[in-house]
Amino acid sequence: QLTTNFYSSSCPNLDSTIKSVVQSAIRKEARMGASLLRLFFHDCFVNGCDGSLLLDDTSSFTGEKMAIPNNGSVRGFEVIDQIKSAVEKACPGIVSCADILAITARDSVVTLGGPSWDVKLGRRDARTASKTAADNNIPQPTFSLSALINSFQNQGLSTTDMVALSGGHTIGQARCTSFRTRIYNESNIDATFAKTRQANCPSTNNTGDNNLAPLDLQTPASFDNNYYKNLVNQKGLLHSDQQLFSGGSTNALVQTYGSNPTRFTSDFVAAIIKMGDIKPLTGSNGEIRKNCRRTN
Ligand code: HEM
Ligand SMILES: [Ca+2]
Ligand SMILES: [Ca+2]
Repeated sequence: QLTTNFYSSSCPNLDSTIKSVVQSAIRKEARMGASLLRLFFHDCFVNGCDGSLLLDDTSSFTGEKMAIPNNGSVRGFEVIDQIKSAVEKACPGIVSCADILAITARDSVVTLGGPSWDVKLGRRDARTASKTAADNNIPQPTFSLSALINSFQNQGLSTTDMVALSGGHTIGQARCTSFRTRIYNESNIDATFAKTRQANCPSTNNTGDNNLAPLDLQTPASFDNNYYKNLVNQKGLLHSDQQLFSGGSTNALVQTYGSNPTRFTSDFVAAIIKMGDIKPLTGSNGEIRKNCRRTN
């Protein structure tokens, strides 16, 4: 029920308004493109693409920003605020925060050199958020291949979608705490790569937890297929990344994406469109928030 032309008469300049804010944020800091893409994923996996992630804590619920995978990790909310005010100025009360996340994710990928696609629109915003649902539905870096497959299947996404969407880790950074166990204890890791990462991520818990490393060691600011080449070379940063190429059912697809960028691109686009279709609020459900951080 979502459509690509949903705002074409009600907010004709929506695309250019959002694109210019995204581009200037990425010009200031390339990593912001990665952070913005991740926001869309972390919204859609928790009760659908409904902007729930953007809500701050209230007296009636604890927001999703406090959930384990999000706390101290997700970022970019100030950019979303900036986009929302620009959009409200042009088309007050028309465009949902959930749709802003969807367009922002596409513009981030494009700005970092990745593929483009037509974003389906017409989502409305949730009136509530759930920390528990975020804890339970966002996959964790400790997950095995079967747990990753399950987590995506719970959202109606296939194993192929899971492998293609994981290509999002071709950009951005992770904290030491997310990959410490892997670089000190796992054997399916390139030894030189492990050493390099250990240099800025001490083995002691609570020491250097927030030190950052790129998810894709060669091109962390470029949306390419290099993530899969890393996996084939046992240079996945997260345990969950390397699970995709560790002798299991997804090995062949990782190899395909690593050698065939066009296949990666087309599968990624198909999968992110599918992800954007997860349980949208439409019609008279939900609302169009005036401020993405709170309900009206
Ligand atoms: C397959 C299961 C996934 C797991 C277990 C996972 C886990 C993680 C973890 C642990 C981090 C680092 C967080 C930190 O240390 O602060 C991260 C970062 C990131 N994730 Fe994922 N992720 C998954 C799928 C995805 C998907 C589907 C996308 C988007 C299509 C995505 C996009 C990103 C991006 C762009 C970053 C870097 C963000 C930044 O630099 O601010 N991830 N992910
Ligand atoms: Ca949500
Ligand atoms: Ca890359």
